[in-house]
Amino acid sequence: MVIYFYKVYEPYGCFSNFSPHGIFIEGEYWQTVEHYYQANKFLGTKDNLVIPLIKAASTPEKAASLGRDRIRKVRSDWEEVKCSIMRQAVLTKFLTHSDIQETLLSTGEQLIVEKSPTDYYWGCGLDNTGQNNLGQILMSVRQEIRELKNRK
Ligand SMILES: Nc1nc(O)c(N)c(N[C@@H]2O[C@H](COP(=O)(O)O)[C@@H](O)[C@H]2O)n1
Repeated sequence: MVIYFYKVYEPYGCFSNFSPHGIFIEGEYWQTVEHYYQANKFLGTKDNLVIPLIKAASTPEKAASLGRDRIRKVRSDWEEVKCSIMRQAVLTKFLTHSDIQETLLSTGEQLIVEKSPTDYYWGCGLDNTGQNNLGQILMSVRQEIRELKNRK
């Protein structure tokens, strides 16, 4: 069976980066993975004044909208680093919140797919041909947490 997720209010909504699960990374608190991910686009750039605005955004949708506004220029290495930044945030989220960690582990070996109709990089896109990088990260985080728990 394949596990599809997308919106927070749908089944497996806790797999979405928009789910309300805060994370601490390097001593800083972020309301959602999406807030953290979007803010990272502007680290070290002349547009870094948007970072506190993204951090304080009242919803992940507002954080995403600020981060996606092409009026600002993202960091030059963004394409190279975005996957590892996302993975670190997703791993932290599932290590922090035991209830959703259980949900992730309960999916066993099933394929996890972000069923975004528009995103062919993080999701599978409208026609299922997308790269599903967020699903890949969730499955690799699932494996890492399993290994961590087996070591204890
Ligand atoms: N829940 C939800 N709503 C949307 O409108 C989305 N596009 C997504 N997908 C997430 O968007 C992030 C990628 O943002 P960029 O396009 O790189 O700015 C990533 O977190 C996807 O999982 N989710």
